[in-house]
Amino acid sequence: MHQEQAAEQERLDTVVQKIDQQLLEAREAYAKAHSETRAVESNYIANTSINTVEIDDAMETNAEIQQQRNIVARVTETENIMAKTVDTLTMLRPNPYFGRVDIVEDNLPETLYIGLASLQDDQGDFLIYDWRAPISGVYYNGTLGKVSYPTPNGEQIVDLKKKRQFVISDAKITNMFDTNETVGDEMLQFALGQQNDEVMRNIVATIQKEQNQIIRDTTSDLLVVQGVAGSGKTSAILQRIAFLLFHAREALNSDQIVLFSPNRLFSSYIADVLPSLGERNMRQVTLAEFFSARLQGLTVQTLFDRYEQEQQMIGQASQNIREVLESADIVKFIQNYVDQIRTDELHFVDIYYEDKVFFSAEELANYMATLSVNYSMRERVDMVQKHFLQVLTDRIDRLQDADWVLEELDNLTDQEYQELLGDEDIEETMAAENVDDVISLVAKRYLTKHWQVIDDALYNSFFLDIYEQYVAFLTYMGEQDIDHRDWWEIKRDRFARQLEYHRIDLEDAAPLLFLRDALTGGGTNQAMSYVFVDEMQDYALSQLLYLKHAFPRAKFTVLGDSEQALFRAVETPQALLNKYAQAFVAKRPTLIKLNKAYRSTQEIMNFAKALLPDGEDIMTFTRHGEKPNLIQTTTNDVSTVLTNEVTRLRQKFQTVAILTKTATQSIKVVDALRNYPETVQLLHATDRSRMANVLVMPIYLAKGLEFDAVIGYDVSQENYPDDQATGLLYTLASRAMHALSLVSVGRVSGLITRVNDTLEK
Ligand SMILES: Nc1ncnc2c1ncn2[C@@H]1O[C@H](COP(=O)(O)OP(=O)(O)OP(=O)(O)O)[C@@H](O)[C@H]1O
Repeated sequence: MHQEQAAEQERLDTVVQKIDQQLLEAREAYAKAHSETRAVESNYIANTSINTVEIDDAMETNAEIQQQRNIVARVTETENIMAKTVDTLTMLRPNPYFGRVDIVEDNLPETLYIGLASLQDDQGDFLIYDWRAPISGVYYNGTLGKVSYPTPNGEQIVDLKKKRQFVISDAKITNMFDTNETVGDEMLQFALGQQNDEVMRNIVATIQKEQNQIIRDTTSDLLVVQGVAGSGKTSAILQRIAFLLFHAREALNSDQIVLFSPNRLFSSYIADVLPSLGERNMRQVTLAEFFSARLQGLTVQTLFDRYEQEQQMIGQASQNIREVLESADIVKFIQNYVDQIRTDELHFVDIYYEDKVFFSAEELANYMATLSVNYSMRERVDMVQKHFLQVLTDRIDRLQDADWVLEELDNLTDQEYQELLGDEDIEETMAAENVDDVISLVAKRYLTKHWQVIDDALYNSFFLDIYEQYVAFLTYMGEQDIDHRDWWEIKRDRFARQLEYHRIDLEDAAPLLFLRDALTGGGTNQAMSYVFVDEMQDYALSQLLYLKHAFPRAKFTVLGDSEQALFRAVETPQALLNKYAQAFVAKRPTLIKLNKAYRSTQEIMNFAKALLPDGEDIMTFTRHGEKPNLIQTTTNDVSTVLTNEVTRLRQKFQTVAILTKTATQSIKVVDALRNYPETVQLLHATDRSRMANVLVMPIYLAKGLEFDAVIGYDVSQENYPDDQATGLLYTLASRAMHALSLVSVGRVSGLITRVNDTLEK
């Protein structure tokens, strides 16, 4: 192997030389393109400052500006391409590839090297294949022998003779292994044994077979991934996004992909993965942010707020009503409601312009009353919208020569005037017989711009008072459900009260938006191609269905772990899967289960598994560490115990996180650690990054994250009294990569004592 390593190093040196040479050329080309862009741009700026007072001058300037803009766009594109090439080569240089496969295809032997991006020599031969290329699939999927990979003409079979993995650092091979497995264990041991970074790393060198299935799926319209804690779900979807971007370069860009993530901390935790693969990040949003954006001006309760507010207990009535509002049936209930609303039951609001009523609710309602009830409610709302848009256009036409408008035009700066004239209408302006026509045109544009807000309000059907309508809907639900009428009334009153503070409960967001969209026909984004939902177990079915409705053309990848349910009771994976497949009415649904946990040591996972009713199904990657450490203490001693435990763990590990059940307990822990010498960072739901090595946060904020060592704070019977808390404890334990300690103030929770044998004696 020694000689072989020398030979491989020699080959690597040649590749690195090639990279250096291409890098030199690319940098030169980039510098040239860059200075060309600057020259064109400064020329463009000089030209746009031409006198624009006289109409004729303005027209000439417009034609030139357009031409200049095109030139700027072209040179900028060349510059961007060169910049990307420089970036890719720079990324490849220290670590050009991580894998090699020797294959025999149609009797021809071939050796391929696989890395983060493709590299070709001057003859066009591939020195490195991109890990996402079809042929690279054999590296991830096949054991030695006959394997296949997709080609435009169907599956191609090849004979896989050798599979080799490299650990390369700074262009030197530090280790290499030949393996028959998908991706050998040595490499994975090496990757998983490392200490935690603040940000997630890409896993392309060691993607496992089942993960590869998720990454390379291009056919499913609904891909549901149920994966145990630490099985690489998040990793797999990020590599999947990189894969999709590579394969649909022309048709797909990162703006057409959105990831619903659990919180902002998580967003920044994963933010480096795609850039490390040479790709731009997709959009990221939390569910509450998405809903708040759609309900302008309102704050939608987050899951965390709800959880904190309900620590005391939630009443049975509220619980039952919530179940209805969050069920798939809500879509049907809303449609039934909309189908039976009478004209006079529709709630309108005034449309204002600068503090004055522009269109009154009354005039909108009056117009509505003239429309035949043979049209559906949706059609009539549409007709109201069209009618008032026309009224607005007529008003603009009528007023374009009004004195006050001309006066306001006189007060415009040259630049504002120029902007109104625009540059796409040069011909139209030139054809104008006299200056008056040009002024009328500018006046019309001025008014249109002025009243754009009215246009937008009409366009978005803001003339409907959807909040009042939702109140009416809740009343209607009470009438349908006579036995629980008082429950619905409580809900209705709470909604109205919350609204006064511009807040709504999370459970109302999806039904409210469904109601609005049912009345207006809006709310859909046709441009989104892929929607990813991480931590699916935290979403109610009505919320997932709303996402489906909002992104009708998107393919969905929904992933999570039914057993990490912090906010609901644990459901069996199968039940969850069946529910989604049915509700999404998917044409090509695929379910993938990931049962192997990679994050934590076997000792930590043995404890975590034992907590679950069917935990024995979870397989663990064999990597050893200490058994979890349980410490029982008292209120008086807890400060010393925590300080000592953090000190002990910090001697061995980079990051130590103390995870609590609630935000209030986190504050207590920070106080208890006041004598600990290092910085202790308390994290909140609004935080975007972690700075310290010792972190304190409630478990729900640690969703999706991982730490070298975790201390579970207060695993007492009082804090974790019953089976409802299983999901919490399981999530807590599975955040730890190398070490786990549990601190109980008073009697230890029965959930833990019953799995005593998995703990350190
Ligand atoms: N194939 C792999 N190669 C190397 N590391 C991997 C691989 N798969 C997973 N890991 C590592 O395991 C850890 C867990 O992965 P990830 O966070 O993607 O799992 P998850 O299923 O989303 O976890 P959870 O549901 O618990 O949040 C990460 O550190 C990740 O880098």
